[in-house]
Amino acid sequence: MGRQPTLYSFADIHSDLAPNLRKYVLEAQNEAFKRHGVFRFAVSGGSLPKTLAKALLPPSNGTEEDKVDFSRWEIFYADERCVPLDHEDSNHKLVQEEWLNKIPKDMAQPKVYPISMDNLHDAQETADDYERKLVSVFAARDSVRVPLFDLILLGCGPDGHTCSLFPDHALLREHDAWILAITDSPKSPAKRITLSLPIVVAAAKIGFVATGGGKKDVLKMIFETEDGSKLPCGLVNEGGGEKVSWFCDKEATDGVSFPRRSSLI
Ligand SMILES: O=C1O[C@H](COP(=O)(O)O)[C@@H](O)[C@H](O)[C@H]1O
Repeated sequence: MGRQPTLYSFADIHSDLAPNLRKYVLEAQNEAFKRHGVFRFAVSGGSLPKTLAKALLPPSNGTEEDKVDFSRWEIFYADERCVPLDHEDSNHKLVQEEWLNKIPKDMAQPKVYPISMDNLHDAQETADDYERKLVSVFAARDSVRVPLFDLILLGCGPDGHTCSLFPDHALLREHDAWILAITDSPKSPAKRITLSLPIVVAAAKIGFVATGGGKKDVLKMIFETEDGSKLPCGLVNEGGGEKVSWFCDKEATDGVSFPRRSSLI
């Protein structure tokens, strides 16, 4: 079958998954630099930022391919919770604490576009405001009709949600808006902002990071069942096809019979 995602299963996060994730992200960076000189990257919250930091904070091995050039990175959020940006539930706060604040100060820093929470109580206005931000950043450069991220890194909740797109939610059928507001999230907090599914699957590359035994049942469902293919993560697999790569550890893929790979390196 064509258009299949790639499922990687690594023995260990620190010494195996993280260096492979680094290679994947830097390949996406280098391809993006060749395409248009900048790297537009959308990041999620949850368990991902910690693993991403393990991948990207170690020093370069000195080769051209392994060079991280943050001066040309533009970082966006795949989703955010409607809380102040310094609240403990904020994805931006998490990404800052786990990763961004640890980038050595003598290195060039990336340009970060948090989802502004100035209008905290109006989730729709907050979503519209971020969409306007994306229009100004992306359309100004490319005159594109949709923002084409070079890479989006996603998490996978134990219920199969990704970004703040939840199973069976009406927002999964939204095809026009780039950025959506959800006010009835089944996972707290109820008010959240998220990329829409069409924007996620339009990205040049889409990577999932799912680790730990708590993810194995949902991974089995996503990769092996019809119902799983309708979960938000399954819909990203279906829409993104071969552009999608899953970075998992052996605990998360335990019992999954979908063909697995163990290295990009
Ligand atoms: O609520 C969220 O959960 C998902 C999945 O998180 P994980 O801890 O199970 O990896 C995350 O990707 C998303 O950004 C976050 O808002």
